[in-house]
Amino acid sequence: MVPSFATRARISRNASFQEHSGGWRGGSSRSRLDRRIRNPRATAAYGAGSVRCVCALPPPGISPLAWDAGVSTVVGAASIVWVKLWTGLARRDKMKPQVSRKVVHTTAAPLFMILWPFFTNRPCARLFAAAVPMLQAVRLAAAGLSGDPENNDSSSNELVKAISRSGKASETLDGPLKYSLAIVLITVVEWRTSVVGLIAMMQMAVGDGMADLVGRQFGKHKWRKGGEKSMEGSAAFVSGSFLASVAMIQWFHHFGLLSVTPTEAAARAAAISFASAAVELFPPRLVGDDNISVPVTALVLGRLLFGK
Ligand SMILES: Nc1ccn([C@@H]2O[C@H](COP(=O)(O)OP(=O)(O)OP(=O)(O)O)[C@@H](O)[C@H]2O)c(=O)n1
Ligand SMILES: C/C(=C\CO)CCC[C@H](C)CCC[C@H](C)CCCC(C)C
Repeated sequence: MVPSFATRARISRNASFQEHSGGWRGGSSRSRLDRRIRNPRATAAYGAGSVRCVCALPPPGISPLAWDAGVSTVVGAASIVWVKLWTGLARRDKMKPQVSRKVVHTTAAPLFMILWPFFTNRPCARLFAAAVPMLQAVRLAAAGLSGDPENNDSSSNELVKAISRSGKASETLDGPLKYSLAIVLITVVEWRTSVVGLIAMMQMAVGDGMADLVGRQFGKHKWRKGGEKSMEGSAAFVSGSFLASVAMIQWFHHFGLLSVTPTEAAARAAAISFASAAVELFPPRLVGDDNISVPVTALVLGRLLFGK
């Protein structure tokens, strides 16, 4: 019998996997757990050295391919609705475009990652997931190439006005497009069982987003005389990205996708948040766009600290 989603989550909570050996640390409960997850679909392995996942199977009668395609369609639709919700507020002058832009920046990646456990265990499920930010990247590219809002009436205008800093269409080809493509890459390369990918995504989205949202509003103590970036902004970067990382680790651990617990990862996640916040202070002419420099810093440091 295929266990229900809730049962599967319970199994994975009880089960403590050893990420590197692929073995169990379940002690006396081992044989019971083994019996309960004997269903081959529930124990699809990712290969040597990875965690075995016992979550997000398609219900009986639905093929894994159809399930992944369905989840991808629902998440893709949700991503369009989410972006439209915030760009709509900016269009109706209910919110400044710079705020709606950073709210989307802060929330899109974490919301997307929260939905990852609902894909199947098949390795190619990551491609169905990556199709969602890819779709957004295509929308942004189309909006960026469609010309400035005052010169045309295309439906991309709302996106351009709310997502670009200056209202210039070409700007969606910069930060927003890089942000979406960084998510595509992390999704494909670091899919689900990588604590490092998860932390890197939280630095880029929540850290950088919170620094802007809080720094603009409350940033009184600037790092440099006459500079823009503030200590309040950096504090928001570190605390926001750290808390989001720990919460996300707990979420993936709950589904049996990560063996490491939030407590075990906390010190290393904090170190990555501090380093990423420091890199965010450098001007783009030195380190490039922060949608690239921040996640790359987090990935490199994460590899060193977590060892994989
Ligand atoms: N550590 C930080 C980072 C940002 N800010 C505030 O947020 C604003 C925008 O920050 P910046 O990272 O330069 O954002 P943008 O370049 O506009 O956007 P993006 O990072 O998406 O390119 C700054 O002017 C500043 O008021 C801050 O106070 N402290
Ligand atoms: C303004 C942005 C960056 C500038 O630094 C962010 C642009 C975000 C994209 C328009 C949308 C990205 C979509 C997500 C990857 C998927 C979200 C899914 C979810 C269910 C909301």
